[in-house]
Amino acid sequence: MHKYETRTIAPVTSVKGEIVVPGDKSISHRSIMFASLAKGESRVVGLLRGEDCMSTLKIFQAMGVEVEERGEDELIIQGRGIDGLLEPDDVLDCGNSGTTMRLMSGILAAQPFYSVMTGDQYLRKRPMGRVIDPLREMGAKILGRDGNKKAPLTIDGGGLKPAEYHSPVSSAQVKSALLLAGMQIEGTTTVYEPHLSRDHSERMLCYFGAEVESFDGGARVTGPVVLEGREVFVPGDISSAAFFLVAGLIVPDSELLLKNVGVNPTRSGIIDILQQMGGSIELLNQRELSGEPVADLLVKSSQLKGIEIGGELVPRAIDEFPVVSVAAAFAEGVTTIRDAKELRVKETDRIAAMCDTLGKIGAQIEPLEDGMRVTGGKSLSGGTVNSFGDHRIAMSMAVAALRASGEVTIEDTGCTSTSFPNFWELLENIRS
Ligand SMILES: O=C(O)C1=C[C@@H](OP(=O)(O)O)[C@@H](O)[C@H](O)C1
Ligand SMILES: C=C(OP(=O)(O)O)C(=O)O
Repeated sequence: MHKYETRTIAPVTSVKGEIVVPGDKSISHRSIMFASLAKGESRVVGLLRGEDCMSTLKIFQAMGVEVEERGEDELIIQGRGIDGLLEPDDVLDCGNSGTTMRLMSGILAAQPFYSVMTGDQYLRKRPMGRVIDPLREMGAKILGRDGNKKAPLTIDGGGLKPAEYHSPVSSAQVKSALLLAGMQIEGTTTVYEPHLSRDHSERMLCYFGAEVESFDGGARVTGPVVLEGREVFVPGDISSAAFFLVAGLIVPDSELLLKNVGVNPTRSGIIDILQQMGGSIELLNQRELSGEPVADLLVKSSQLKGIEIGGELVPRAIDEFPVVSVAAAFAEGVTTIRDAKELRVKETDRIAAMCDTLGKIGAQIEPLEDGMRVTGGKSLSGGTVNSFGDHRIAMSMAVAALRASGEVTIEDTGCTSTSFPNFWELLENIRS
């Protein structure tokens, strides 16, 4: 459970400098999971030490995986192989992390032992039926509270058969859960999704030596796979970089260089959205790191304009809509976000949360059933807002505060350690 803190952010005249954002959260989770399930030693460099990834790490340690922590962001993991995990002797705590709970459901459903997972007050409200239902179709003995819809979850692992599943949502957590169950058993498991969600599991499983096929409408694995220990370099998190991209665009006379950011096309929707809005963002020094594309991002202040966002762009920027709504508040004209109902089942209802918080300091923002409509150009005032305990709401409001006319006090900011432990320090460093 994060600490309760309150922070006050004063407006700035410009932001400048070079920033290295912490490691990608999705890739960090997967590096811990796959290194633990691999045979032999793995080295993970650039790991995000956010609370969500620490929840994943503690879960594998509770199943007998030995981990040596080297410095701030490096781990040496002694993998136990797919059939080497031990039955945990206590409840596994996923904290605030949906990724941990949903991906672990797939892993644990195929393990020949009993396990129980829970999480914090926010995670226990989030929908787990989306992984429980298809895993049960595969034969999993998995139960959850509220008619098998919510955590805590109990899993009596083993006895699975492969599946072909058409997911109604474009969710990498659902897709990954089924691939991680399917890869442990004999046969082929295929997951189809409406639009392609992030493909980090597919890429990293291939990097660890498995054969996983990724295609436009989903992914496929034939098990059982054998994973071999590897060296993984985790790129910077584009979802964390997004706050500084928007800060660099909306604050006048600004220029920021964000080094070493993951730009996987299934994650880079935020760059497309901000460029379509007229934002100046250049991708420099493009390269590949452990199977993932990476670049340095140069962002300069720009006059933004409102646009319409929906369809395949939505899963490619799913965690960035709180900060997109901030960019939209400083754009000329109207920005409409549609097809984004998923925002209602994140750590908070992010549509309601942004309408409340941004609206409180003067933005013209209205909720839609599946998104929001923001009319830009209204000047923002100082005031007091609440993050609702959601890291991305807290950081989005800190970015908005940089361009408000007075100080903005944000209540409940400790939650930022979920995904971005040094956010406030980096925000302080770019003020000028
Ligand atoms: O697989 C992942 O690492 C994630 C997938 C997304 O969730 P959904 O799969 O629910 O869309 C995203 O919102 C989350 O922050 C991380
Ligand atoms: C939704 C998020 O993560 P998770 O689903 O892993 O809790 C997020 O980081 O914005």
